[in-house]
Amino acid sequence: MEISFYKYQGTGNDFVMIDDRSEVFPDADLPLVQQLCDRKFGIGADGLILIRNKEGFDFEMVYFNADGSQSMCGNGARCAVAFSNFLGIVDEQASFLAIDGPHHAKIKDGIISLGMGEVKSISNMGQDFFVNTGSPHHVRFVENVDKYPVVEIGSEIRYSAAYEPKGTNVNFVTPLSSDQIHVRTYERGVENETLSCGTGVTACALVYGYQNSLNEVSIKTQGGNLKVKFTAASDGSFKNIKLIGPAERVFEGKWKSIHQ
Ligand SMILES: N[C@@H](CCC[C@H](N)C(=O)O)C(=O)O
Repeated sequence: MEISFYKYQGTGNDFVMIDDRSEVFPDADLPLVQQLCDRKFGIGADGLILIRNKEGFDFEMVYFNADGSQSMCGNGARCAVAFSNFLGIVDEQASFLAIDGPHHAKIKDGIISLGMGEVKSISNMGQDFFVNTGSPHHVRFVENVDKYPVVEIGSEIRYSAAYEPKGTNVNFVTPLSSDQIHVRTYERGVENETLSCGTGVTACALVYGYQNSLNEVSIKTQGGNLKVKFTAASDGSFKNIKLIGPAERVFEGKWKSIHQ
């Protein structure tokens, strides 16, 4: 089998992107997804995204983590919107379906503003927090995230009894100014730190924004800068959430295994 693909990155969170409108990609073949995402034996990526047709929407985004598991991916969705624009499926606005429901996005000057699903609440987890932004996120504030053992502590929390059986993504946050935070994330399904996590920074921005009565938070990640805007309701829920930042096409290629 020969697979045409594009490689995209959104603040360093990178994806193998496949135009699968003809639905020929074997989406039940998880070893194939794992192989394509493998950084030593494949193309290499944090995740793989299929763009498919969907009635009532411009497209459907089918997202896989590098290990083949599925969830909502904020940076991947921003890349999927940029890819759909490149393919000529959408112009400056996009409506698409993802695993967590419908989304709307706008593109301007290479910046994707992605509408996220509503968030019902922020839960306390001892001194930390839990927020579901389409994917599950544990949020911990730390003094100096630059020096924090993200992988070691992140994997402990990810596999802790509180999050069995599905686990969680884990974010570590240090405030940089009144409206800016620095976030590093351990991602479930990649089982490592990624350079950025869109649903993760959204979760952190909601917690920080709620604590400080903000409706806009800037986020520094290891792979670049993002912004999250939102409206907090009096019942503790959040609406009109937008994840805003760049998404870039890096290269394209054809993959054909030389092994049987
Ligand atoms: N990188 C993503 C999150 C991908 C899903 C996550 N690893 C999970 O399994 O929940 C993002 O940008 O949101």
